Amino acid sequence: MSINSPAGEELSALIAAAGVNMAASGSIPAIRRVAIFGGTHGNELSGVFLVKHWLKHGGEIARPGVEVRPFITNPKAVEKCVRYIDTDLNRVFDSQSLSDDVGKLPYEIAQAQKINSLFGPKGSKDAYDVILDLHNTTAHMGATLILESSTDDFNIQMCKYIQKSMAPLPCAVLLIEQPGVKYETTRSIAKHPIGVEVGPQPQGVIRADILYIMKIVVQYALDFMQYFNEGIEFPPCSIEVYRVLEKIDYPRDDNGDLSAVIHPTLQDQDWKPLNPGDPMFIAMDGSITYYEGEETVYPTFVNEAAYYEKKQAFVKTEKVTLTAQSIHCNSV
Ligand SMILES: CC(=O)N[C@@H](CC(=O)O)C(=O)O
Ligand SMILES: [Zn+2]
Repeated sequence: MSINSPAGEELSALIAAAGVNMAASGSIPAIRRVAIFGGTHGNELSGVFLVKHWLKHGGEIARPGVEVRPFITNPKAVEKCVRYIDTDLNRVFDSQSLSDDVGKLPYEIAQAQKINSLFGPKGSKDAYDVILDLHNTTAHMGATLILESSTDDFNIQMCKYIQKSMAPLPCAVLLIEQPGVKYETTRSIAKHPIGVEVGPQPQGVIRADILYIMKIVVQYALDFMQYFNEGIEFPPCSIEVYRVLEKIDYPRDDNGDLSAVIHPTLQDQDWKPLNPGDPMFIAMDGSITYYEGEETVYPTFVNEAAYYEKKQAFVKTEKVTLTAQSIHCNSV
């Protein structure tokens, strides 16, 4: 060891010699390629508007040493201002759809394959480092970050940073890892996929307040990546997340038509406790469907317009804590 060696290096050599597992602190490659997706659903207009804006004003999202690429993922749906043309783009990034080559493919399957070749391939070392996929919801969720994995320290640290930066504005984190509820998203082709969901905003509408929240979430995310690339060490942290348990459908009649609607005491109460015995739905004759579970749960995506066809009135979540070890960039 040279006499000029910094104290830190000596210390780590000593710790390593003592057999302490230095790998407990995550050394992660620099973030070099980031995509910002808008228009995955063509009628969720904040992301469409922001991405179109950034395609013209790239300076606002430029970061040193990083390629930040804004991209409209479902241009035909954007043009028609609909969620999708043939099928929901945000459900078809499974290996089967991504490799399907028989006959004429539905528009979104062909589009998924194109996106996968530009920003993936999913699961490969060539995939983009981070994809931020911008969505709006008609539910009263405020700013929400959507995680697909409970063990991605980089993403957990990024969520922590965004939450701290947003305060006092709330920023919830939704974990959609649960088998059976998880779906194969557009962003899932990235090494670190993150959904940005902001509401309430009607489909086909842009609200300035919602637009502003989405814009600052993206900017804080980019700040985080820049600080990380500059070599800042993010200490171990924990975040509270809402983990999806199951989806709940509306009461329906024999034809499959709705026979009750979200109860007024549940409407707009995303992230608030739903306790055993609380009302969930109300029918035209005034009869109420109560929550009969045994545990308090935290509903979200309450009365999301796009989920009527998916037979989902809301999702039940539970609060859990995720932890991340300290992370730093290994290539500064
Ligand atoms: C309202 C909406 O589109 N939500 C998104 C959530 C997500 O991106 O995970 C979706 O269902 O694909
Ligand atoms: Zn969406």
